[in-house]
Amino acid sequence: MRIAITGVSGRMGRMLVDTAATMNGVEVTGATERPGSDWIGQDLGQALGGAASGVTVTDDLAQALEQADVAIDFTAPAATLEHARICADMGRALVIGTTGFSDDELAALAPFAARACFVRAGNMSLGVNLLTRVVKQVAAALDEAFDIEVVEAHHRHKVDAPSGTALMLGEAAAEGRGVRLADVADRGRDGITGARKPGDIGFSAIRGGSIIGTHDVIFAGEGETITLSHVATDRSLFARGALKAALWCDGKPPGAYDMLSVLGLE
Ligand SMILES: NC(=O)C1=CN([C@@H]2O[C@H](COP(=O)(O)OP(=O)(O)OC[C@H]3O[C@@H](n4cnc5c(N)ncnc54)[C@H](OP(=O)(O)O)[C@@H]3O)[C@@H](O)[C@H]2O)C=CC1
Ligand SMILES: O=C(O)C1=N[C@H](C(=O)O)C[C@H](O)C1
Repeated sequence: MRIAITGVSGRMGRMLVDTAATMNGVEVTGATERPGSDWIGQDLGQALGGAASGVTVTDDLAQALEQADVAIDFTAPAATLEHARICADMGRALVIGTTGFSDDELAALAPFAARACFVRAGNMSLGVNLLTRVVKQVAAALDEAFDIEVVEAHHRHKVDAPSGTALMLGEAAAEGRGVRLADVADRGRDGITGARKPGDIGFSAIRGGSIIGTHDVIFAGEGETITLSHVATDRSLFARGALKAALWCDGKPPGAYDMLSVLGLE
């Protein structure tokens, strides 16, 4: 599978190049960066401090996709939307790891996914996707006597909160409870907040240092607490998931898919 990586100089972009080199059946044949980046026009391998790879970094995804079957995108919502339009126009699959979309941006993404295979997930790891199933089950088994709180921690560079993973876990808890997350989410407490509303699902975000990604879903009852946790210790985890999704897209009809489909966890 020939892969174009967008935002290739970023933390996940670099990790995707390194991880692809260790996996069978995938080859990085295209790479993009933001217009104006120092990386544009450079050989990808040399830009990464290694040997020449024969892949030139461009700011034009359409050009990168001429030699690729699928794009993998870990950039930022506005850039991802533009990449989605290009993939849809060219009939190329797209794996989206970007997080922090607004509701309007997600609505704008949907028509593009109707024209090619799109896989999107706020977390590409097996562990987190499996955890969403467990959270749904536990939330379904417990009533509102158990308060649900999602606590996440990430590195100091992360720009969005709650994390995409926290929102996936919150959605799973809401689904288990049979409610809409939008109706019960409590996404920021400060000052005299009043007592906690029964049934709310709370979110808290910690930012600091080089934390890769830690998520706890807390079910707090009277006299007992259940905590379900996931700790990421290596970004290659997300890259492996994204590359697996790219391989999975081969021959799939157009549509919006998630990692539960890719991992067979539905
Ligand atoms: N789903 C998952 O499993 C995971 C998701 N993520 C998400 O992925 C996203 C990226 O994370 P991370 O790699 O840490 O962030 P980085 O900021 O390190 O990387 C993003 C890269 O995208 C580049 N970029 C921005 N706009 C464009 C554009 N128009 N064309 C090409 N490249 C562009 C940025 O350039 P510049 O620096 O110049 O802006 C940067 O190099 C975030 O939303 C994060 O939450 C991260 C890890 C796992
Ligand atoms: O920005 C990150 O780093 C991460 N983002 C994703 C998220 O928002 O949940 C996945 C992972 O936690 C790392």
